[in-house]
Amino acid sequence: MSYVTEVKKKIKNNNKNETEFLQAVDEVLDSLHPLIEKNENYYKREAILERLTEPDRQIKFRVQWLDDDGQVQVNTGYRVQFNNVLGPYKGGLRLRDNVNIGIIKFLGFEQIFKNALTGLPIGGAKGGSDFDPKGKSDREILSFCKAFMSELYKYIGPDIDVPAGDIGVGAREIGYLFGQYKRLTSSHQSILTGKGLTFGGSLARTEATGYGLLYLTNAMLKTHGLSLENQRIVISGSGNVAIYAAEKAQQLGAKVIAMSDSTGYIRDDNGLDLQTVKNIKEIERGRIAEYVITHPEALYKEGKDIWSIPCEVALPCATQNELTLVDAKQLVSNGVKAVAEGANMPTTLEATHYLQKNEVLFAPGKAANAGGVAVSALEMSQNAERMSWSFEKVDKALQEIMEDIFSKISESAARFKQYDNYVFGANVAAFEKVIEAMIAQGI
Ligand SMILES: NC(=O)C1=CN([C@@H]2O[C@H](COP(=O)(O)OP(=O)(O)OC[C@H]3O[C@@H](n4cnc5c(N)ncnc54)[C@H](O)[C@@H]3O)[C@@H](O)[C@H]2O)C=CC1
Ligand SMILES: O=C(O)CCC(=O)C(=O)O
Repeated sequence: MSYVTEVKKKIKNNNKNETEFLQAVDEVLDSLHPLIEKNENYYKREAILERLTEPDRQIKFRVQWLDDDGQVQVNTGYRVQFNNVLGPYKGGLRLRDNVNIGIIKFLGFEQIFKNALTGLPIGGAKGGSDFDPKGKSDREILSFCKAFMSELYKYIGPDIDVPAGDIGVGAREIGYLFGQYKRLTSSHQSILTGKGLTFGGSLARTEATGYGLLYLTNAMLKTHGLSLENQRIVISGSGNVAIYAAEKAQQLGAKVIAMSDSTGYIRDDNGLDLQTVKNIKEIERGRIAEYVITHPEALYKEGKDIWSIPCEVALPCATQNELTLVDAKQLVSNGVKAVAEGANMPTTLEATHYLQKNEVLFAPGKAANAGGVAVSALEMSQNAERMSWSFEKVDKALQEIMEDIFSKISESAARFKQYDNYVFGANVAAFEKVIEAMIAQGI
């Protein structure tokens, strides 16, 4: 039995029912096979794969808060500090009813590789809770955030672990979490990123993941003699990543023809009005269906078949496993040229393989959506030097980082003659960096 197969078996056995974590590990280990094979005895003796797939620690805690009716509510909180060989643990917090340890572990595992690709000194972590912010009042969100931070603050610090946002955690929640940390510790430290601009946040962090996705997609298209100009783009989701991906896509001359939320999608082949989407999602916190009230020329459809809409570029920006093999087949038969992941692991393994086999350019999330965490690291730098950089300076750095990530992943793929296999390229480039640091630091 090969070392990779042996480790996969062990991980499956030790992490039963953690479906998403096992999927993320399979994707990485399967793709690293050609590299590991070359020096199998060495990797095995150093137990490299076991050390990479077992988190440094998993923290699980009770979150007790009061709802508007005076009822005590209890949720489970998590922080998985996966690997800090490159720098302090770094990664977002997710608030959603389906959050469990398997989801947080998959996100933390992906984060190690993503953060390595940014070239910045940050390790991998992720956290969150099964608390669902949907339908909660502002006071209930505050109550939950205070309770969550009252436990989490023991485990974080500017040089230890610096959380940020993810699904369900935006500027409002980061503000409430930060306020509680400050109340508990009396110290104004860089323990979270994505902060408000008045208390240490970075310009362009809000836009960073979406803009970064488009910078990388653009670089990938250019390498293949293609451009975003006049291309039809379909984007799933209408949250932070999706909205700013749409904004940059429009700035680069593309036409965003569809966006969605968890209930359905809107479509307008002449191009969507992004300001209306922003008003609905960022201000009113409403449903995407409301778009057609002011835009009757657009269509609203309930359900998840957004990928049946013909387009040249598909950007899944909502959640994990939202683009399945059926969707991939539809996209290919409609002539899609590129798929770039704004979300974490939105494409199933089968769908990824199908797209790659059919010569669709495919950029994996750990490379394509790294812009958010990269600008978070720049926020940490600004906090450390007690400075605020201009929007232009941060945006320029973001663009350079994303173009550099694309060069790294294509060069790594080419080195193993796996030309244009950006999944392989991303895994190898990140793996080599993390392993070198891990070995250098001993056991
Ligand atoms: N916010 C960030 O900086 C980063 C986020 N990501 C990833 O991007 C994805 C989206 O995150 P955010 O935009 O921050 O979250 P968000 O909470 O701002 O937005 C999530 C959006 O997805 C929609 N959604 C959820 N389930 C859906 C489904 N099954 N079908 C269609 N739409 C659905 C929601 O309605 C919402 O519009 C997640 O996978 C997250 O892990 C990745 C890198 C950085
Ligand atoms: O900005 C950060 O630290 C985390 C972003 C994140 O959670 C992600 O890249 O998935």
